[in-house]
Amino acid sequence: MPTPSQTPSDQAPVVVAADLRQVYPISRGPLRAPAQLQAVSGVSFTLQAGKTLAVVGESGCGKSTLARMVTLIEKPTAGALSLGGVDVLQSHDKKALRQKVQLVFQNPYGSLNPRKRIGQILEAPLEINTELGATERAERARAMLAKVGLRPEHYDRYPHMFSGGQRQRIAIARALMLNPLLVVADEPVSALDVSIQAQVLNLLADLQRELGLAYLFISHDLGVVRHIAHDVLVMYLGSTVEHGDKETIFQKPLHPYTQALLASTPGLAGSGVARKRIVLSGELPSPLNPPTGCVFSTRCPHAVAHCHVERPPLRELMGRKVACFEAEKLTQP
Ligand SMILES: Nc1ncnc2c1ncn2[C@@H]1O[C@H](COP(=O)(O)OP(=O)(O)OP(=O)(O)O)[C@@H](O)[C@H]1O
Repeated sequence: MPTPSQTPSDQAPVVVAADLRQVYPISRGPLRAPAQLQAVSGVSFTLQAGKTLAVVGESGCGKSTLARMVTLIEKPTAGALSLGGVDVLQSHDKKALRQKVQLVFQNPYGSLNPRKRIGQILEAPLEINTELGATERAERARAMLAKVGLRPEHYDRYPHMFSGGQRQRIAIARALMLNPLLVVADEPVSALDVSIQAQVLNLLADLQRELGLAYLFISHDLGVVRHIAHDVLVMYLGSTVEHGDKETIFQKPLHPYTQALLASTPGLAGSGVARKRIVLSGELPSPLNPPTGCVFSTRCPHAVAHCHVERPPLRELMGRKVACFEAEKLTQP
């Protein structure tokens, strides 16, 4: 947690991900070698304490795979990852590292054991990972209930007695029981009513301020991202196409895919985004057979000949990183 004299940006990043890749072998029958599915093809970012990086993109672009690598559920095929200054791939104490990063899932109905009382659910991580006695575990669970806006009597209740928003509060409380540095939230509000979404997002923001948490926030909903993110990383077919400060990207998206995503999100009209509607033709290509050249070239309304041949590097332009040969031209009126 940052001390009063330390701002989060003075500290070492909580996460440093460098060129992370995940390739899945896909069986093609007994006589053929497996095909290689490139789920994540070289994603890099850093994330500071107290900050939120939102990873956005349509279904199948590799967001959840990235989340599984960062939460140590899956080992990357290649690349480097450090958490709290520790090189994850070299570390021999994976158990200690796993405590530093916690996951909050999309579905608060499925992620809580229906047969356990809330107190037991919150205390389980302490029981497994610490030497604390029963009294202290219960004290910490009750304190955490209060922190996430639930009442002391909720300690003895079962998950089915709560609404969706309350269950997500419980899931967040459980994620925080071991004082993580990083919370990876995979679509944490998309199963909730819109009116409840704002309450849970506000809770996450309050907890971040209070505890100095870093969030990796996976979402396909740019309306939600606008409320919670500091930085945004836009993924398409396993690759980063644009990455930088949220305001910079929302005010003036440079990549045609980011422009299309923002233009198709209702309610962002006031954010300065050009409201010209960009309709993307065609489907997301298969990661088993990605396009040559730019990953977005098969659906890009601005693609020129060399976009189909060469992969554009992710480069600095106008205060963010963007992977598009034509980005300068697209910024001109
Ligand atoms: N274990 C796996 N084995 C094989 N392919 C996988 C595996 N996990 C994911 N994939 C494939 O990797 C690609 C990226 O999937 P991923 O779930 O990371 O995308 P996503 O952006 O999170 O999508 P969604 O929002 O639908 O979860 C997809 O083509 C998916 O089918």
